[in-house]
Amino acid sequence: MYDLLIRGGSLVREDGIETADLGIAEGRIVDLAPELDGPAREELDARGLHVFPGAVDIHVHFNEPGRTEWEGLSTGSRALIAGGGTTFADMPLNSTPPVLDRATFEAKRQAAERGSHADFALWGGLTPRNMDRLPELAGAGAVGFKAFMSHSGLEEFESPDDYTLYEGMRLARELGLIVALHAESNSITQGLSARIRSEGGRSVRDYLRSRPAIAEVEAVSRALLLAEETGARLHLVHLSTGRAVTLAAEAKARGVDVSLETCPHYLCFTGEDMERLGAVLKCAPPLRDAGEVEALWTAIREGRIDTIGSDHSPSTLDLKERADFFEVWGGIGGVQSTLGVLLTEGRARGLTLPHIARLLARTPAERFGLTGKGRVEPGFDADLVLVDLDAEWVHTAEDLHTRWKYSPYLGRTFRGRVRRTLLRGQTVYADGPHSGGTFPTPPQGRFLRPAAPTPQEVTP
Ligand SMILES: NC(=O)N[C@H]1NC(=O)NC1=O
Ligand SMILES: [Zn+2]
Repeated sequence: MYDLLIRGGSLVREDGIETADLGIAEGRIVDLAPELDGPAREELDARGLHVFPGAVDIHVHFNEPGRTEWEGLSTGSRALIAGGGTTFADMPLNSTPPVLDRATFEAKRQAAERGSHADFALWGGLTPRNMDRLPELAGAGAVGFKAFMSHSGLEEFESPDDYTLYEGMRLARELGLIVALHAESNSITQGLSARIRSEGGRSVRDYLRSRPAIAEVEAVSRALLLAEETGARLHLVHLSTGRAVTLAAEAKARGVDVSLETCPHYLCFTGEDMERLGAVLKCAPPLRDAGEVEALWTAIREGRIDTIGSDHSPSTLDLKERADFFEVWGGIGGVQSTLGVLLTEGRARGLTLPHIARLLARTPAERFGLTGKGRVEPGFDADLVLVDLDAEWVHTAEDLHTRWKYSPYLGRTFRGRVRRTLLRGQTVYADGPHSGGTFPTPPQGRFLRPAAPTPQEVTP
Protein backbone atom coordinates (compact mmCIF):
# COMPACT_ATOMS: atom_id res chain seq x y z
CA MET A 1 0.00 0.00 0.00
CA TYR A 2 1.42 3.35 -1.06
CA ASP A 3 0.71 6.48 0.90
CA LEU A 4 0.65 8.37 -2.37
CA LEU A 5 0.66 7.50 -6.05
CA ILE A 6 1.63 10.27 -8.45
CA ARG A 7 0.24 9.43 -11.86
CA GLY A 8 1.68 10.21 -15.25
CA GLY A 9 4.11 13.04 -14.53
CA SER A 10 7.06 13.77 -16.80
CA LEU A 11 9.86 12.87 -14.41
CA VAL A 12 13.07 14.85 -14.66
CA ARG A 13 15.70 12.14 -14.23
CA GLU A 14 19.43 12.11 -14.79
CA ASP A 15 19.28 10.74 -18.35
CA GLY A 16 16.22 12.54 -19.57
CA ILE A 17 12.49 12.97 -19.17
CA GLU A 18 10.37 9.90 -18.58
CA THR A 19 6.61 9.76 -18.19
CA ALA A 20 5.86 7.39 -15.34
CA ASP A 21 4.09 6.85 -12.03
CA LEU A 22 5.73 7.30 -8.63
CA GLY A 23 4.80 5.19 -5.63
CA ILE A 24 5.52 6.86 -2.31
CA ALA A 25 5.55 5.32 1.16
CA GLU A 26 6.78 6.73 4.45
CA GLY A 27 8.08 9.85 2.78
CA ARG A 28 10.22 8.06 0.19
CA ILE A 29 9.90 7.17 -3.43
CA VAL A 30 9.62 3.38 -3.37
CA ASP A 31 8.54 2.58 -6.94
CA LEU A 32 8.87 4.14 -10.35
CA ALA A 33 7.27 2.52 -13.41
CA PRO A 34 5.21 3.44 -16.48
CA GLU A 35 2.09 2.17 -14.70
CA LEU A 36 1.84 1.24 -11.03
CA ASP A 37 -1.12 -0.73 -9.70
CA GLY A 38 -1.41 0.64 -6.21
CA PRO A 39 -3.34 0.45 -3.98
CA ALA A 40 -2.67 3.90 -2.56
CA ARG A 41 -4.24 6.01 0.16
CA GLU A 42 -4.16 8.97 -2.16
CA GLU A 43 -3.58 9.59 -5.86
CA LEU A 44 -2.33 12.69 -7.56
CA ASP A 45 -2.79 13.32 -11.26
CA ALA A 46 0.42 14.84 -12.63
CA ARG A 47 -0.32 14.42 -16.33
CA GLY A 48 0.94 17.41 -18.25
CA LEU A 49 3.27 18.43 -15.42
CA HIS A 50 7.02 17.97 -15.02
CA VAL A 51 8.23 16.46 -11.78
CA PHE A 52 11.54 17.94 -10.59
CA PRO A 53 13.53 17.02 -7.52
CA GLY A 54 13.00 19.71 -4.88
CA ALA A 55 15.75 22.30 -5.13
CA VAL A 56 18.48 22.26 -2.48
CA ASP A 57 19.48 25.89 -1.84
CA ILE A 58 22.81 25.63 -0.09
CA HIS A 59 23.15 29.39 0.38
CA VAL A 60 20.48 31.40 2.20
CA HIS A 61 20.45 33.94 5.02
CA PHE A 62 17.15 33.61 6.92
CA ASN A 63 18.66 35.58 9.81
CA GLU A 64 16.84 33.92 12.70
CA PRO A 65 17.39 34.14 15.60
CA GLY A 66 18.27 37.77 16.15
CA ARG A 67 17.41 39.45 12.86
CA THR A 68 14.06 37.83 12.18
CA GLU A 69 12.74 41.22 11.12
CA TRP A 70 15.04 40.94 8.07
CA GLU A 71 13.58 37.58 6.98
CA GLY A 72 12.94 34.64 9.35
CA LEU A 73 12.87 30.86 9.05
CA SER A 74 9.13 30.60 8.55
CA THR A 75 8.76 33.27 5.86
CA GLY A 76 12.04 32.36 4.17
CA SER A 77 11.22 28.66 3.98
CA ARG A 78 7.70 29.38 2.69
CA ALA A 79 9.19 31.40 -0.12
CA LEU A 80 11.67 28.60 -0.81
CA ILE A 81 8.97 25.93 -1.18
CA ALA A 82 6.70 28.21 -3.19
CA GLY A 83 9.59 28.61 -5.60
CA GLY A 84 10.31 24.89 -5.89
CA GLY A 85 12.84 24.30 -3.11
CA THR A 86 12.56 21.67 -0.39
CA THR A 87 15.91 21.92 1.43
CA PHE A 88 18.13 24.84 2.39
CA ALA A 89 21.38 25.39 4.22
CA ASP A 90 21.34 28.53 6.32
CA MET A 91 24.44 30.68 6.64
CA PRO A 92 25.92 31.40 10.09
CA LEU A 93 25.23 35.13 9.67
CA ASN A 94 23.21 37.45 9.60
CA SER A 95 21.42 35.70 12.46
CA THR A 96 22.71 37.09 15.70
CA PRO A 97 24.56 35.98 17.63
CA PRO A 98 26.20 34.37 14.60
CA VAL A 99 26.65 30.59 14.63
CA LEU A 100 30.19 30.25 15.97
CA ASP A 101 29.88 27.50 18.59
CA ARG A 102 27.64 24.68 19.74
CA ALA A 103 25.28 26.85 21.78
CA THR A 104 24.52 29.24 18.91
CA PHE A 105 24.20 26.28 16.55
CA GLU A 106 21.69 24.56 18.82
CA ALA A 107 19.71 27.78 19.25
CA LYS A 108 19.32 28.09 15.49
CA ARG A 109 18.54 24.41 15.10
CA GLN A 110 15.71 24.70 17.63
CA ALA A 111 14.33 27.82 15.97
CA ALA A 112 14.35 26.06 12.59
CA GLU A 113 12.76 22.90 13.98
CA ARG A 114 9.91 25.11 15.18
CA GLY A 115 9.60 27.36 12.17
CA SER A 116 10.93 25.79 8.99
CA HIS A 117 8.64 24.49 6.26
CA ALA A 118 11.58 22.88 4.45
CA ASP A 119 14.27 20.45 5.55
CA PHE A 120 17.43 22.25 6.51
CA ALA A 121 21.14 22.04 7.20
CA LEU A 122 23.12 24.70 9.04
CA TRP A 123 26.49 26.29 8.37
CA GLY A 124 28.93 27.21 11.12
CA GLY A 125 31.20 30.24 10.85
CA LEU A 126 34.97 30.33 10.51
CA THR A 127 36.30 33.57 12.00
CA PRO A 128 39.45 34.56 13.92
CA ARG A 129 37.45 34.25 17.15
CA ASN A 130 36.16 30.70 16.97
CA MET A 131 38.93 28.53 15.56
CA ASP A 132 38.83 26.42 18.72
CA ARG A 133 35.10 25.82 18.20
CA LEU A 134 35.22 24.20 14.78
CA PRO A 135 35.30 20.65 16.23
CA GLU A 136 32.22 21.26 18.36
CA LEU A 137 30.40 22.78 15.39
CA ALA A 138 31.26 19.66 13.39
CA GLY A 139 30.00 17.51 16.25
CA ALA A 140 26.73 19.46 16.35
CA GLY A 141 26.18 18.62 12.68
CA ALA A 142 27.34 21.70 10.76
CA VAL A 143 27.23 21.22 6.99
CA GLY A 144 30.52 23.13 6.68
CA PHE A 145 32.26 26.36 7.67
CA LYS A 146 31.67 29.73 6.04
CA ALA A 147 34.26 32.49 5.98
CA PHE A 148 34.47 35.92 4.38
CA MET A 149 37.74 36.99 2.78
CA SER A 150 36.37 40.55 2.66
CA HIS A 151 34.36 42.47 5.27
CA SER A 152 31.08 40.62 5.91
CA GLY A 153 29.08 43.81 6.39
CA LEU A 154 28.57 42.90 10.06
CA GLU A 155 31.02 43.68 12.86
CA GLU A 156 30.19 40.46 14.74
CA PHE A 157 31.34 38.22 11.88
CA GLU A 158 35.01 38.95 11.28
CA SER A 159 37.14 37.93 8.32
CA PRO A 160 40.06 35.57 8.85
CA ASP A 161 43.47 36.73 7.64
CA ASP A 162 45.49 34.34 5.45
CA TYR A 163 47.09 32.63 8.42
CA THR A 164 43.72 32.00 10.10
CA LEU A 165 42.27 30.75 6.84
CA TYR A 166 45.23 28.40 6.40
CA GLU A 167 44.81 26.95 9.91
CA GLY A 168 41.03 26.84 9.49
CA MET A 169 41.32 24.88 6.27
CA ARG A 170 43.72 22.39 7.86
CA LEU A 171 41.27 21.84 10.68
CA ALA A 172 38.26 21.59 8.35
CA ARG A 173 40.11 19.00 6.32
CA GLU A 174 40.69 16.92 9.46
CA LEU A 175 37.02 17.27 10.34
CA GLY A 176 36.00 16.27 6.81
CA LEU A 177 33.93 19.42 6.29
CA ILE A 178 33.77 21.90 3.44
CA VAL A 179 34.95 25.50 3.77
CA ALA A 180 32.70 27.92 1.88
CA LEU A 181 34.37 31.18 0.98
CA HIS A 182 33.13 34.58 0.02
CA ALA A 183 36.13 35.35 -2.15
CA GLU A 184 36.79 39.05 -2.56
CA SER A 185 40.05 40.67 -1.48
CA ASN A 186 39.61 42.64 1.72
CA SER A 187 42.66 44.74 1.01
CA ILE A 188 41.60 45.73 -2.52
CA THR A 189 37.93 46.39 -1.68
CA GLN A 190 38.74 48.34 1.50
CA GLY A 191 41.53 50.31 -0.13
CA LEU A 192 39.46 51.31 -3.14
CA SER A 193 36.40 52.11 -1.00
CA ALA A 194 38.47 54.39 1.25
CA ARG A 195 39.94 56.28 -1.69
CA ILE A 196 36.67 56.58 -3.60
CA ARG A 197 34.82 57.74 -0.49
CA SER A 198 37.51 60.28 0.36
CA GLU A 199 36.89 61.75 -3.08
CA GLY A 200 33.18 62.01 -2.27
CA GLY A 201 32.01 58.86 -4.06
CA ARG A 202 28.56 57.74 -2.87
CA SER A 203 26.78 56.50 -6.00
CA VAL A 204 26.05 53.06 -7.41
CA ARG A 205 28.77 53.57 -10.01
CA ASP A 206 31.23 54.45 -7.21
CA TYR A 207 30.26 51.30 -5.35
CA LEU A 208 30.80 49.21 -8.49
CA ARG A 209 34.26 50.78 -8.92
CA SER A 210 35.16 49.84 -5.34
CA ARG A 211 34.75 46.10 -6.02
CA PRO A 212 36.30 45.33 -9.42
CA ALA A 213 36.63 41.84 -10.89
CA ILE A 214 40.29 41.64 -9.84
CA ALA A 215 39.19 41.70 -6.18
CA GLU A 216 37.35 38.43 -6.81
CA VAL A 217 39.97 36.91 -9.09
CA GLU A 218 42.82 37.59 -6.65
CA ALA A 219 40.93 36.15 -3.67
CA VAL A 220 39.81 33.08 -5.61
CA SER A 221 43.35 32.31 -6.67
CA ARG A 222 44.60 32.67 -3.08
CA ALA A 223 41.77 30.46 -1.79
CA LEU A 224 42.60 27.81 -4.38
CA LEU A 225 46.27 27.82 -3.39
CA LEU A 226 45.40 27.40 0.27
CA ALA A 227 42.95 24.58 -0.51
CA GLU A 228 45.53 22.85 -2.67
CA GLU A 229 48.16 23.15 0.03
CA THR A 230 45.95 22.02 2.93
CA GLY A 231 43.84 19.45 1.08
CA ALA A 232 40.71 21.20 2.35
CA ARG A 233 37.41 20.79 0.55
CA LEU A 234 36.45 24.19 -0.80
CA HIS A 235 33.16 25.68 -1.99
CA LEU A 236 33.40 29.05 -3.72
CA VAL A 237 30.13 30.88 -3.21
CA HIS A 238 28.54 33.39 -5.58
CA LEU A 239 31.20 33.58 -8.29
CA SER A 240 30.53 36.58 -10.49
CA THR A 241 33.28 36.57 -13.13
CA GLY A 242 34.32 34.26 -15.94
CA ARG A 243 37.97 34.60 -14.93
CA ALA A 244 37.36 33.36 -11.39
CA VAL A 245 35.40 30.42 -12.78
CA THR A 246 38.24 29.57 -15.16
CA LEU A 247 40.82 29.62 -12.34
CA ALA A 248 38.67 27.40 -10.14
CA ALA A 249 37.86 25.00 -12.97
CA GLU A 250 41.58 24.69 -13.80
CA ALA A 251 42.36 23.99 -10.15
CA LYS A 252 39.65 21.36 -10.04
CA ALA A 253 41.07 19.73 -13.15
CA ARG A 254 44.43 19.31 -11.39
CA GLY A 255 42.76 17.69 -8.38
CA VAL A 256 41.85 20.54 -6.01
CA ASP A 257 38.64 19.57 -4.19
CA VAL A 258 36.59 22.63 -5.11
CA SER A 259 32.98 23.26 -6.08
CA LEU A 260 31.76 26.37 -7.86
CA GLU A 261 28.55 28.25 -7.13
CA THR A 262 26.96 31.23 -8.80
CA CYS A 263 23.64 32.97 -8.12
CA PRO A 264 20.66 33.85 -10.31
CA HIS A 265 21.31 37.59 -9.98
CA TYR A 266 24.72 37.29 -11.64
CA LEU A 267 22.92 35.54 -14.49
CA CYS A 268 20.08 38.04 -14.91
CA PHE A 269 21.40 41.50 -14.14
CA THR A 270 24.32 43.83 -14.87
CA GLY A 271 25.93 46.80 -13.15
CA GLU A 272 23.78 49.01 -15.36
CA ASP A 273 20.68 47.34 -13.92
CA MET A 274 22.06 48.09 -10.46
CA GLU A 275 22.37 51.75 -11.43
CA ARG A 276 18.81 51.73 -12.77
CA LEU A 277 17.08 49.77 -9.98
CA GLY A 278 19.32 50.73 -7.04
CA ALA A 279 19.15 49.12 -3.60
CA VAL A 280 17.06 46.10 -4.57
CA LEU A 281 20.07 44.90 -6.59
CA LYS A 282 22.88 45.82 -4.20
CA CYS A 283 25.07 42.80 -3.57
CA ALA A 284 28.69 41.79 -3.08
CA PRO A 285 30.44 40.81 -5.21
CA PRO A 286 28.63 43.38 -7.33
CA LEU A 287 26.87 42.82 -10.61
CA ARG A 288 29.15 42.86 -13.65
CA ASP A 289 28.73 43.62 -17.35
CA ALA A 290 26.84 41.72 -20.03
CA GLY A 291 30.05 39.94 -21.12
CA GLU A 292 30.47 38.42 -17.66
CA VAL A 293 26.82 37.38 -17.59
CA GLU A 294 27.32 35.46 -20.82
CA ALA A 295 30.62 34.01 -19.59
CA LEU A 296 28.79 32.57 -16.57
CA TRP A 297 26.02 31.10 -18.73
CA THR A 298 28.65 29.53 -20.99
CA ALA A 299 30.43 28.07 -17.96
CA ILE A 300 27.15 26.58 -16.75
CA ARG A 301 26.33 25.16 -20.15
CA GLU A 302 29.77 23.59 -20.41
CA GLY A 303 29.56 22.07 -16.93
CA ARG A 304 32.18 24.22 -15.16
CA ILE A 305 29.75 25.59 -12.57
CA ASP A 306 28.45 22.99 -10.12
CA THR A 307 25.59 24.61 -8.22
CA ILE A 308 23.36 27.66 -8.10
CA GLY A 309 22.43 29.09 -4.71
CA SER A 310 20.19 32.08 -4.18
CA ASP A 311 22.32 33.93 -1.57
CA HIS A 312 18.96 35.23 -0.38
CA SER A 313 19.92 38.02 2.01
CA PRO A 314 17.31 40.74 2.39
CA SER A 315 17.00 43.32 5.16
CA THR A 316 14.41 45.71 6.53
CA LEU A 317 13.42 48.52 4.19
CA ASP A 318 15.14 51.28 6.17
CA LEU A 319 18.52 49.65 5.52
CA LYS A 320 17.73 49.66 1.80
CA GLU A 321 16.71 53.31 1.77
CA ARG A 322 19.99 55.16 2.19
CA ALA A 323 21.15 58.04 0.04
CA ASP A 324 24.76 56.85 0.32
CA PHE A 325 24.88 53.63 -1.72
CA PHE A 326 27.82 52.34 0.32
CA GLU A 327 25.53 52.36 3.38
CA VAL A 328 22.69 50.44 1.75
CA TRP A 329 22.46 46.83 2.99
CA GLY A 330 24.08 44.52 0.42
CA GLY A 331 21.97 41.44 -0.20
CA ILE A 332 19.33 40.35 -2.66
CA GLY A 333 15.96 38.76 -1.96
CA GLY A 334 15.75 35.92 -4.45
CA VAL A 335 15.03 32.65 -2.67
CA GLN A 336 11.71 32.19 -4.46
CA SER A 337 12.99 32.77 -7.99
CA THR A 338 15.91 30.43 -8.62
CA LEU A 339 14.02 27.65 -10.39
CA GLY A 340 12.00 30.25 -12.32
CA VAL A 341 15.18 31.90 -13.57
CA LEU A 342 16.67 28.60 -14.69
CA LEU A 343 13.48 27.43 -16.38
CA THR A 344 13.16 30.75 -18.19
CA GLU A 345 16.64 32.14 -18.89
CA GLY A 346 18.43 28.81 -18.64
CA ARG A 347 16.16 27.00 -21.07
CA ALA A 348 16.34 29.97 -23.43
CA ARG A 349 20.12 29.42 -23.45
CA GLY A 350 19.88 25.73 -24.15
CA LEU A 351 20.10 24.15 -20.70
CA THR A 352 18.29 20.83 -20.52
CA LEU A 353 15.86 20.02 -17.71
CA PRO A 354 18.11 17.26 -16.28
CA HIS A 355 20.99 19.74 -16.21
CA ILE A 356 18.84 22.24 -14.32
CA ALA A 357 17.83 19.52 -11.84
CA ARG A 358 21.48 18.61 -11.34
CA LEU A 359 22.55 22.21 -10.69
CA LEU A 360 19.73 22.93 -8.26
CA ALA A 361 19.24 19.60 -6.52
CA ARG A 362 21.44 16.60 -7.15
CA THR A 363 24.87 18.23 -7.06
CA PRO A 364 24.35 20.31 -3.91
CA ALA A 365 22.79 17.31 -2.14
CA GLU A 366 25.73 15.07 -3.05
CA ARG A 367 28.45 17.63 -2.48
CA PHE A 368 27.15 18.48 1.00
CA GLY A 369 26.31 14.94 2.09
CA LEU A 370 22.53 15.46 2.26
CA THR A 371 21.70 11.82 1.82
CA GLY A 372 18.35 10.97 0.26
CA LYS A 373 17.89 14.41 -1.26
CA GLY A 374 18.09 15.75 -4.79
CA ARG A 375 16.83 13.04 -7.17
CA VAL A 376 13.58 11.64 -8.49
CA GLU A 377 14.57 7.99 -7.98
CA PRO A 378 13.47 5.08 -5.80
CA GLY A 379 15.16 5.25 -2.41
CA PHE A 380 15.19 9.05 -2.36
CA ASP A 381 12.97 11.30 -0.27
CA ALA A 382 9.77 12.27 -2.08
CA ASP A 383 10.82 15.93 -2.22
CA LEU A 384 9.12 16.81 -5.48
CA VAL A 385 8.09 19.88 -7.43
CA LEU A 386 5.29 19.70 -9.96
CA VAL A 387 5.82 22.31 -12.64
CA ASP A 388 3.66 23.47 -15.53
CA LEU A 389 6.44 24.24 -18.00
CA ASP A 390 4.21 26.07 -20.46
CA ALA A 391 2.63 28.46 -17.99
CA GLU A 392 3.82 31.99 -18.60
CA TRP A 393 3.35 34.47 -15.80
CA VAL A 394 4.43 37.88 -14.64
CA HIS A 395 5.96 37.99 -11.17
CA THR A 396 4.16 40.43 -8.84
CA ALA A 397 4.59 41.30 -5.17
CA GLU A 398 1.51 39.19 -4.31
CA ASP A 399 3.42 36.07 -5.35
CA LEU A 400 6.10 36.65 -2.71
CA HIS A 401 6.06 34.73 0.56
CA THR A 402 9.17 36.44 1.89
CA ARG A 403 8.87 38.81 4.81
CA TRP A 404 9.49 41.89 2.66
CA LYS A 405 7.67 42.11 -0.62
CA TYR A 406 10.56 43.35 -2.71
CA SER A 407 12.57 41.46 -5.29
CA PRO A 408 14.52 42.49 -8.38
CA TYR A 409 12.44 39.97 -10.34
CA LEU A 410 9.09 41.75 -9.91
CA GLY A 411 7.58 42.58 -13.28
CA ARG A 412 9.61 39.89 -15.01
CA THR A 413 7.95 37.25 -17.17
CA PHE A 414 8.71 33.67 -16.20
CA ARG A 415 8.00 30.52 -18.17
CA GLY A 416 7.22 27.54 -15.99
CA ARG A 417 5.17 27.71 -12.82
CA VAL A 418 5.35 25.66 -9.65
CA ARG A 419 1.93 24.06 -9.12
CA ARG A 420 2.74 21.95 -6.08
CA THR A 421 5.67 21.16 -3.80
CA LEU A 422 5.94 17.97 -1.75
CA LEU A 423 8.28 17.43 1.16
CA ARG A 424 8.81 13.76 2.03
CA GLY A 425 5.55 12.91 0.25
CA GLN A 426 3.43 15.61 1.89
CA THR A 427 2.10 18.58 -0.03
CA VAL A 428 3.60 21.63 1.62
CA TYR A 429 2.67 24.16 -1.05
CA ALA A 430 -0.05 24.34 -3.68
CA ASP A 431 -0.37 27.10 -6.23
CA GLY A 432 -3.61 29.03 -6.39
CA PRO A 433 -5.32 32.27 -5.50
CA HIS A 434 -5.17 31.45 -1.78
CA SER A 435 -1.84 29.69 -1.77
CA GLY A 436 -0.83 31.70 1.31
CA GLY A 437 -3.05 29.41 3.38
CA THR A 438 -1.78 26.01 2.30
CA PHE A 439 1.39 25.79 4.37
CA PRO A 440 0.97 23.03 6.94
CA THR A 441 0.93 23.71 10.66
CA PRO A 442 3.05 22.85 12.45
CA PRO A 443 5.85 23.34 9.92
CA GLN A 444 7.33 20.04 8.73
CA GLY A 445 11.02 20.89 8.26
CA ARG A 446 13.64 18.54 9.70
CA PHE A 447 17.29 19.04 10.53
CA LEU A 448 19.78 17.34 8.20
CA ARG A 449 23.22 16.33 9.37
CA PRO A 450 25.75 15.88 6.55
CA ALA A 451 26.97 12.37 5.87
CA ALA A 452 30.72 11.88 6.01
CA PRO A 453 32.26 12.25 2.55
CA THR A 454 32.57 8.96 0.69
CA PRO A 455 36.18 7.64 0.59
CA GLN A 456 36.77 8.53 -3.07
CA GLU A 457 35.80 12.12 -2.27
CA VAL A 458 38.49 12.44 0.40
CA THR A 459 41.63 13.99 -1.06
CA PRO A 460 44.67 11.85 -0.28
N1 LIG B 1 26.18 39.21 5.06
C1 LIG B 1 25.57 38.88 3.90
O1 LIG B 1 24.47 38.35 3.88
N2 LIG B 1 26.23 39.14 2.77
C2 LIG B 1 25.78 38.75 1.49
N3 LIG B 1 25.10 39.74 0.77
C3 LIG B 1 25.68 39.92 -0.42
O2 LIG B 1 25.28 40.68 -1.30
N4 LIG B 1 26.78 39.19 -0.53
C4 LIG B 1 26.94 38.52 0.60
O3 LIG B 1 27.88 37.82 0.86
ZN1 LIG C 1 25.66 34.88 1.42
